[in-house]
Amino acid sequence: MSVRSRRGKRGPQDKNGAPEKSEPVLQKGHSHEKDLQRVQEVTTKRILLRVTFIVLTLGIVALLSGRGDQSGLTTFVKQDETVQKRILDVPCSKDYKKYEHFEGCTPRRCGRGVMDGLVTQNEAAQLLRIAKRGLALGGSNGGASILDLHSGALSKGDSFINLYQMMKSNKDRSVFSEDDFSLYRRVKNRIRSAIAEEFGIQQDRLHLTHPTFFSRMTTRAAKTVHDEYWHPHIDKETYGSFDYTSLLYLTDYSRDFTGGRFVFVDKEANSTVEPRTGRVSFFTSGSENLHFVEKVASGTRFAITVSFSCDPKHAIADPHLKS
Ligand SMILES: O=C(O)CCC(=O)C(=O)O
Ligand SMILES: [Fe+2]
Repeated sequence: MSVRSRRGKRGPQDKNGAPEKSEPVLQKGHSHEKDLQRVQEVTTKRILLRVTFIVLTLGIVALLSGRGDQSGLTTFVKQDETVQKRILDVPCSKDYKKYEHFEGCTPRRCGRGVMDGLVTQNEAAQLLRIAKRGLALGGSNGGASILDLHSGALSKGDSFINLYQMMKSNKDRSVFSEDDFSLYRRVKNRIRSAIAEEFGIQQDRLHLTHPTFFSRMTTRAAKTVHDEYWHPHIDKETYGSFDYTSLLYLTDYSRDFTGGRFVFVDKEANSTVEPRTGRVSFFTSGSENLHFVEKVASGTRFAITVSFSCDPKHAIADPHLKS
């Protein structure tokens, strides 16, 4: 609105018809220029006030939404870096007190680690072929499918089938070879040694446990709770037997899929591990390592969850060719 148009308009009046004080008006005895100057000053002040208010409001909104992002995420390991070993010690949660203690195995030191050199690119590529071959025989209707080489559990539709039973009734033994199983065992043993060394425990007291499985995650909408991998969870509570969790990634974040980063939920700032082919991520399974996987936004993500227990009752045998 121009100064001129404001001048031409009468402001609010008191009961005598005199203008109220707050409105800039022409006063008798003032020169025309002075009146004009005053009206300009008041108008400028008002505009400045309004601009200041708008800027402050936008600033607060930006600050609040920005804080959400920042406290939201830091990166523990990026996809495009190669780490020989990155370890972060985290104080063990008090939960361990409520579980049975297994000397030489139950975590006394807790934390997380990532190693890129433990599994070769060739080994990861062969494991990916095994995962694809097995999962091709089933597959969830929703976005998450699993294949457990130990039990034979395989996602199919809205539930699971047993791949080994299916192979038996089809008299089909060609899906996996003894080489596949021996590679799986070798890689599992290497991961177990690395965990034992990092946490200062005895590897023969660390037992492979159920469930240990290949996973395939896609952008498909969830059809059952088994498809909802993005909820924050504590492995020790979700799976019961876990004391140490490890993950072996078979595809690359940002190349094979987007979204799908692994996220540790921490007080200060959440922290991500970006999947990279052959990358092993491991951590103690208590509430010091609350975590989730982001929803996959594009592409397909493959990984293996290899889990270990200190409790011999929860030990499972290595997978082998079923006869
Ligand atoms: O695949 C991952 O990165 C994590 C999966 C996971 O949290 C789990 O299997 O419990
Ligand atoms: Fe988990």
